[in-house]
Amino acid sequence: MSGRTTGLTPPEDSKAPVRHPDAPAPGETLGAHYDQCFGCGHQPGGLGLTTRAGEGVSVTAEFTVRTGHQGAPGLAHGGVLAAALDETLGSLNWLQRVIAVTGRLETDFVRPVPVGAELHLEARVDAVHGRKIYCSATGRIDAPDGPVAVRAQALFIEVRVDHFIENGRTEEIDAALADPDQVRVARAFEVNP
Ligand SMILES: CCCCCCCCCCCC(=O)SCCNC(=O)CCNC(=O)[C@H](O)C(C)(C)COP(=O)(O)OP(=O)(O)OC[C@H]1O[C@@H](n2cnc3c(N)ncnc32)[C@H](O)[C@@H]1OP(=O)(O)O
Repeated sequence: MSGRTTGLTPPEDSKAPVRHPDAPAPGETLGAHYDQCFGCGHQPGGLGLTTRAGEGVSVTAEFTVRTGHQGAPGLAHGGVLAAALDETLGSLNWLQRVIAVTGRLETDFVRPVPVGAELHLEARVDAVHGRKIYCSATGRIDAPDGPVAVRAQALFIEVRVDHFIENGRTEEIDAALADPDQVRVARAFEVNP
């Protein structure tokens, strides 16, 4: 162990999250932040998650569990469900115009999710403490008020855009930066426009 705290409870002197004035309006679809993203991109094996801005610093998202998402026969793989939660939580950063990556993701698997089910996700930022963004998410089966299947609490850590440029593979970084659609470039790295 590194000795760092693994607590997901925001410190007492945390601040409330701030929605960026230019954040998409509630109900607006966020679209894919990066076409090659496993969560929200347009890849045959991906989740194809569709995310919409909610009120405050919150989002909703849906994805349909397909045959390629199975763990046990006929049931979604837990890692796929965790990825859906991670992606939904990650999209909260666009509403704050902050660049952040998942530091910790804790997931409760409450009930199995069958193939063919539509998972309805809801995520919000609960508090911010310096670079640390505390957030939580819930996934329900087949309807926004359906039975809870998964819950997550997460800690995202704010980073500089250099995090991706220094750590990502040059091929994909260069291609993303060369995109003439500057909003898409900004979103690929969740950069302040
Ligand atoms: C690819 C995306 C594309 C584009 C962006 C959008 C993509 C959305 C996709 C979904 C999101 C993802 O999957 S993102 C991909 C998955 N995640 C990653 O690849 C991140 C890999 N990890 C790292 O790069 C690093 O560990 C960081 C950046 C998270 C932290 O490193 P650092 O910048 O050096 O900061 P460090 O000093 O260690 O930590 C800062 C503070 O946070 C705390 N802290 C750090 N990690 C933890 C932790 N696990 N649990 C508790 N606390 C922690 C420290 O104690 C410290 O608290 P204190 O001392 O200040 O109190």
